[in-house]
Amino acid sequence: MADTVTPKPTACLALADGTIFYGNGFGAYGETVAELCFNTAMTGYQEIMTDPSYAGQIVTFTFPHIGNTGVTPEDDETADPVAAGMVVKWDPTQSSNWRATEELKSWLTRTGRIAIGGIDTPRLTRAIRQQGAPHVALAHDPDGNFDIEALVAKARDWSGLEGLDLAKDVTCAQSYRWDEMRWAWPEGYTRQEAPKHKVVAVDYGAKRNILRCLASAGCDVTVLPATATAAEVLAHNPDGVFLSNGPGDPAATGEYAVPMIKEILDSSDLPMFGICLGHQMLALALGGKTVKMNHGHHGANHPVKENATGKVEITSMNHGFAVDAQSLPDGVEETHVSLFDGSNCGIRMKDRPVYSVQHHPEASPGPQDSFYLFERFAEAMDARKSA
Ligand SMILES: NC(=O)CC[C@H](N)C(=O)O
Repeated sequence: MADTVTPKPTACLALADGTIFYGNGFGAYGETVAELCFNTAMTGYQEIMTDPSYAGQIVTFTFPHIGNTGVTPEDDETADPVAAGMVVKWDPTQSSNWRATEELKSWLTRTGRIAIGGIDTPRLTRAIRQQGAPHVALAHDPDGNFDIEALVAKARDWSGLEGLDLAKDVTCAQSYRWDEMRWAWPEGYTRQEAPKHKVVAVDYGAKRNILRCLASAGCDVTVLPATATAAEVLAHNPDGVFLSNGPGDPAATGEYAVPMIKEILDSSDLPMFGICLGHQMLALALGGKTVKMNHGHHGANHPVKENATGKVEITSMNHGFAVDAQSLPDGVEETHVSLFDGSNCGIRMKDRPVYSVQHHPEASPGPQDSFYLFERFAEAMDARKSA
């Protein structure tokens, strides 16, 4: 039998502890350094890669069928992929999806993102769970030439996400209006007709589907950059303020975001709703603290219990920091907890319609159990207007 020639690996994942994974590169050539996480969702690799919250991270997909639905601009959570790279078990297959307009590999190449296939993702996921989210360097070279020592050193020398403010890097350059609602068969995306509530959404890395959910809940949405001042927010005379998801360390936004939130809380009685990074920054503004998790929660099947009702919702999660529930001051209560590890998933002020959640009620990808939180925001604005 002819000798089987094993093709030379064209990609390499180097962990800061010196562990090396070789695989088949795809997407852009080059190298990148980031924190490595894993996401267990079985769908939505495009929504995940384009979620601005993943800036500074490389995503390991535990589900092996990646690429099978191609990509379509309809599923972008922002203009292009923001995650630094992708790690998968099987090389992407030819897509089979009537909505696809491009193959995954060509999309990653065109948008400058590096990916590695043929990886033992169960082993890598166990390492992330046991040792914590590692700093890694990922390289893709057509000839398979790698300076392993240099890659390990780059991973080792990277300063990491703690203390890193990435929200200002992914926010919008200027304000804009949003009126597109959630996707529905057969008309797809449609525009809202008669919105009832004027909402200012502060963009710390907002996912488009969050804006669609606000629009579907009857909000007339104006999006402002992350560095907007309280005066700029209030100048829109909103009925409510929304704090978006986003990348990086919530405590690192202390220069602008947390003081702005505090000022709005101190100078108005407006309903306020935050998601993920917005949740963490609201907790900080109320006097709580945030902590870095061992490997975070990234997936689409996370059970969360709402304490007031005892109801369990299956949720989409993407976070590596969390609110320390023990640090919440009087007047602020924990509303939701993770049934995986008891970590905080929601808070509210006891005397005002100000609340936030750690999970992602907009799904994209994942379940839509938590859409009620957008409706609750609209009801709070209704109640304030009729009071
Ligand atoms: N999705 C998000 O908003 C993430 C929030 C924050 N960057 C974290 O990792 O916890």
